Amino acid sequence: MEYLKIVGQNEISGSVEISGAKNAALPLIACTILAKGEITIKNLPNVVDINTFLKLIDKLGGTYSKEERCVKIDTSSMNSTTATYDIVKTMRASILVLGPILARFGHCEVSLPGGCAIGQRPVDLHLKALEQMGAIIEIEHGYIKATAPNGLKGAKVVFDKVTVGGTENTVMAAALAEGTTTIINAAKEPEIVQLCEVIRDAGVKIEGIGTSKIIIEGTNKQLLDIKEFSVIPDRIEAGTYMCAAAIMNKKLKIDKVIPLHLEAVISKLEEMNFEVLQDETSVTIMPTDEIKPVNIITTEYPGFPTDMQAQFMALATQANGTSTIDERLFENRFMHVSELLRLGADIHLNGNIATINGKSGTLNGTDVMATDLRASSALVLAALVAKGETNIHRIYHLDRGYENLEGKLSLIGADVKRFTE
Ligand SMILES: CC(=O)N[C@H]1[C@@H](OP(=O)(O)OP(=O)(O)OC[C@H]2O[C@@H](n3ccc(=O)[nH]c3=O)[C@H](O)[C@@H]2O)O[C@H](CO)[C@@H](O)[C@@H]1O
Ligand SMILES: C=C(OP(=O)(O)O)C(=O)O
Repeated sequence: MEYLKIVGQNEISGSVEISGAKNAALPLIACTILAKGEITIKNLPNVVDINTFLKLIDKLGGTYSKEERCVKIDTSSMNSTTATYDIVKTMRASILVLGPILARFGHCEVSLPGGCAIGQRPVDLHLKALEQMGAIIEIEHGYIKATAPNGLKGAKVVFDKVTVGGTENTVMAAALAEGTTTIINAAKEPEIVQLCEVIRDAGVKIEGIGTSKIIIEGTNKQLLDIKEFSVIPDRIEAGTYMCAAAIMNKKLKIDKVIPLHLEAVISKLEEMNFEVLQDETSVTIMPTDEIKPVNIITTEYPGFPTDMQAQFMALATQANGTSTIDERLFENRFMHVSELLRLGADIHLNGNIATINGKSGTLNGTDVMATDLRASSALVLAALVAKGETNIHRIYHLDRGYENLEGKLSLIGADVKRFTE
């Protein structure tokens, strides 16, 4: 297994370029199932989850050819409607093929995505929405078996909870359904906006993009003519490098981003006393004379993202005072706490609230274990500022969602190397 060795307290400076967003690219690849011809997707992040999703497309009978950051996908030869356990177990986002396959073929079988390190993560809301659109769904032998013998019909779908994946599955299913679907309490994440825009640009009438009420007029199984597009920048990767600058208290430019997508993160960094300079496509973090503590509540976009919570916890260990983080989305997203404690952090957990007593210079390098994607990046950040050497094990989590992490960090001056144990 591979691990990262980071020698802490190296100066960092310069700028880092952000890749395409994993969480935008995954539903966008799923939406190629709705299309009739070859689609070119540009600015594709080079991360393991994307390769896994492409493998799934291949297993379903579609074809793809991938160059460095660009993929051409053609699902016209798709001849399977089953997403099997071997792929779904490695990536929960595989559930995103359910809506499009069901809408196109009238039936679909997807292995139930299992529990994962950040919480239970049920898919009941995805299933309920599809049932409201006429699907008959049964769970058998660990598989979701969905059929819609007479095709999916437009419906009013009211989500009990805001769900990113649930909204994406419903939008894709609605695009090929017969009639109009209205989604109430839809998620508003930029990744959903891009998915809706790509489908709209293929001729589907969609209103309310980026709002909590999305109205989609389905094509009644007419496949879409999806045009070439480029994946939006990864706001979570950007936020992670912004935290790298902040934890090292150094100036760093984060380039190729959409600052509007980073507002909640920028605002929390400002509360922590950092100046954040912005232009159209970059943000620059400036050093501060005192890192102030902060109180964070994770919530849906445009609020503070749960996917940035772990990184801010690492940063809060260096603040001058006590910070709190209230995790409201996932019941078990504090696995990084025990590992940060191993590095010397002073953190107390009470239910879904973490209290972090910060003080600069308190972390010391040691061996730690990555437990999920963002927990891993929090450990990387902590290791950058810790005294001495930190070995981060199980970095396959990191590789799911960070393109060339050690390369990008090395370019800005960090001492990060990958080894095999
Ligand atoms: C690939 C991708 O884009 N992943 C992101 C997506 O995950 P994902 O789409 O899985 O997250 P959701 O927005 O669906 O989950 C939000 C909350 O709703 C609950 N829920 C969800 C669906 C459901 O059927 N029933 C239910 O109870 C979840 O357990 C969670 O508590 O949004 C999360 C919240 O911003 C991010 O952390 C993930 O990085
Ligand atoms: C939790 C994440 O991803 P996923 O939903 O694919 O597990 C993430 O990107 O932080």
